[in-house]
Amino acid sequence: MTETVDATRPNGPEAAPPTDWNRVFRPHAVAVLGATGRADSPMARPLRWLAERGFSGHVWPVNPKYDELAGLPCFASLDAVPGPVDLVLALVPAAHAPDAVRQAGAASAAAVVVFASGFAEVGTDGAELQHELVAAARESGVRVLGPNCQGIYYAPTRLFATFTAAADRPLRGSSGIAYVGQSGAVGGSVLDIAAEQGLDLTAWVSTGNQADVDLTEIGRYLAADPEISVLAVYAESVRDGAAYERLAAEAAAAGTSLVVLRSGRSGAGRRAAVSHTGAMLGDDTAFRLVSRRYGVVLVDDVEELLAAATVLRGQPRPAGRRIAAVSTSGGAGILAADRCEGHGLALPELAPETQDKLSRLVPAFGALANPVDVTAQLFNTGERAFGDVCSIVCADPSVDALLVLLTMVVGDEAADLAEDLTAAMSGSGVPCSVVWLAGQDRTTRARAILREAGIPVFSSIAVAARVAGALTPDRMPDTAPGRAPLPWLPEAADDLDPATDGGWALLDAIGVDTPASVHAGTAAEATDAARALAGAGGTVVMKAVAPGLEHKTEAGGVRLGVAAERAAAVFDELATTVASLAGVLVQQAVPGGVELLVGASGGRDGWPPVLTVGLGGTATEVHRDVATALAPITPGDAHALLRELRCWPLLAGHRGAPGVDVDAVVEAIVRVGAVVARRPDLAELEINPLIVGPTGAVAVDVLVATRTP
Ligand SMILES: CC(=O)SCCNC(=O)CCNC(=O)[C@H](O)C(C)(C)COP(=O)(O)OP(=O)(O)OC[C@H]1O[C@@H](n2cnc3c(N)ncnc32)[C@H](O)[C@@H]1OP(=O)(O)O
Repeated sequence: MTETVDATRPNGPEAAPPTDWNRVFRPHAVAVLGATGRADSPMARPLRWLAERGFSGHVWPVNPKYDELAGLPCFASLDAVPGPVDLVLALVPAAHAPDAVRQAGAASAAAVVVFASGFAEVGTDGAELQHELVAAARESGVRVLGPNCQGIYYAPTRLFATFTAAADRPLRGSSGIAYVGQSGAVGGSVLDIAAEQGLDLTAWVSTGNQADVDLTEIGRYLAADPEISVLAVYAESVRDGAAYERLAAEAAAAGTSLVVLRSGRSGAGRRAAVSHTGAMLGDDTAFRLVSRRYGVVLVDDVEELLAAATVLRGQPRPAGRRIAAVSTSGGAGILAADRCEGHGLALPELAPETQDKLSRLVPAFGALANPVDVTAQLFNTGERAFGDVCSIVCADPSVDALLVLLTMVVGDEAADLAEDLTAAMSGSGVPCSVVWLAGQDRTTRARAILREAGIPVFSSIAVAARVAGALTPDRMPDTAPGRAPLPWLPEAADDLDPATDGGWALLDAIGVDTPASVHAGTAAEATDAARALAGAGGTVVMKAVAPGLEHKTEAGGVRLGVAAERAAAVFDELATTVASLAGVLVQQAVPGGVELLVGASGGRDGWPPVLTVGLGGTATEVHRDVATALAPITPGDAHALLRELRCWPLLAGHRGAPGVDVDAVVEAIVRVGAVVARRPDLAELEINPLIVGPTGAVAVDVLVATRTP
């Protein structure tokens, strides 16, 4: 089977007719076009499962070769079926799929699932066939799921409209967890592993090439479904930022937890960026920030996806980043502490009262502070001692989450411990995960007891720590849409061509301070400008202006401390150093201060724009001390963003040194964020450096890139 492809969609989803997804997930009648008589073929499964697994609607096999299939009357064509059809499963080869879609349209079906491979994922011819498929869908008014997909199952209606081998087992589908993803193969793994862990998925959808319907559209339906409490998503690409944001927002509003495993983050956009900001940010920065805005949990593999879903389904989310470790081994506790800290979690020392209570249970040679080492000896001190220890730890006000590390506790003892821990955690208000470092075969029952209670069990400390980190809400600044009124910006900022004057005019228009500057086209003009700007005995800065010159310092195009009498000579030097010199910007020298970067990348593909602040100057990419947020941003959030920087002490003042004018920096950040949010033609706007002193912040260099909106 080939990888799925997110092909370009002709007559895109925006042109799609309104869809009643209830007709797809709760259909009254399903037609199986190309139903096969080859019972051993995987393609025989959908019809068999629809016939045998309690689906209560009509099931109509369609294939001119047969009179009867799976004990059901079989029809020669779709127009021969004896009633309205909601959903068509097309099991025919790719070349027949557009016709299947037209037939489904004629039968007034809501949607067709096209299982066949052989479309955009196989090259140009396949891409053309895929275009034809979508064109057929638009003409016929039906929606297409796939092609190159493995279909749908929806347990509440016993709709097993899939051929995935992972569904070839008894499935109750009672977990409240739904999966939607492009890849049916990854989806099959999620389904199978979940079922093995006793978490039968309630809904499962593979969207394949997403020629028409994409995972955000299905996700939104499932997120609003009261049967679903957790939506697990596997996304190979999320091309439409607005559609993803809508899914995240609707899931959050419905109280459905969203966990996303995303692959295929390419560096292409990063390579294309002209600014320092663009070069430092990954392509997925906007995706991550939107996810954070709506509390989406981001994970890195299938095991994490399921573990996160397990916690979200049965336990509260941690309120903060403070975690306690309770271990039967000192070594495992220390490993856990290291890994947790590596994922941004803190292990606070437990309160003296907590430690005092623990000391009555934990042997003297254990540890009480955090990690808590109960030692193997604990199990001699009483039947419920382990659960009591965990309850005491969870009651400590400094604990947001609990990580339990168990070593060689196996067999009946393991099952008893699992019961004890489950009882202790229920109603504790603190989420718990377990790492069990013992053979699965000797802890099978214990693991099942914990998972049943919504407590995930890991075999790896590193993975458990990563999931704990992913589940922890990010407290970095974030501005939900509508909460950030755009600051007043002069109308000039809306009308001006952003590239005018290399971006300086735009900064003036949005009210960011810039040094007095004069453009000099000749050496003589440079001397005059320097005399006017330098003041008595002072100096100016001279900067080369040339087409495509983005990083002037690296190109030898910046001269600092130029006295007026040297301005002409420096002009001539710059003319020889910099190719195609179009003139020189003579600037008033700005007194030294902290050099910051304030940048913004405008939204692409429906993603909101991203603001970046950081330590600026020429070593920006060396320091990589940056913080990001979605634009626009409020002054409060801009302030919080600055506090995230490692260089924050330089701004706030440290070791007796006075701080700088943070409010002026905040003002500049808010204004840059506002203009980028308002101007879709602004691809990048970067001030570097913004020199900030005890009073005021001045943009000393600016870079602008535009694009056609
Ligand atoms: C990562 C992932 O997993 S995503 C990938 C998901 N998809 C896949 O893996 C599918 C890959 N396979 C394909 O694409 C194949 O083309 C399939 C499975 C769709 C069809 O392949 P085959 O079964 O070999 O095609 P075949 O020509 O035999 O047609 C299938 C049945 O439909 C019937 N049929 C064909 N055309 C029509 C039609 N227009 N109307 C009704 N029945 C039809 C055939 O008679 C046949 O039935 P039979 O098996 O009883 O003879």
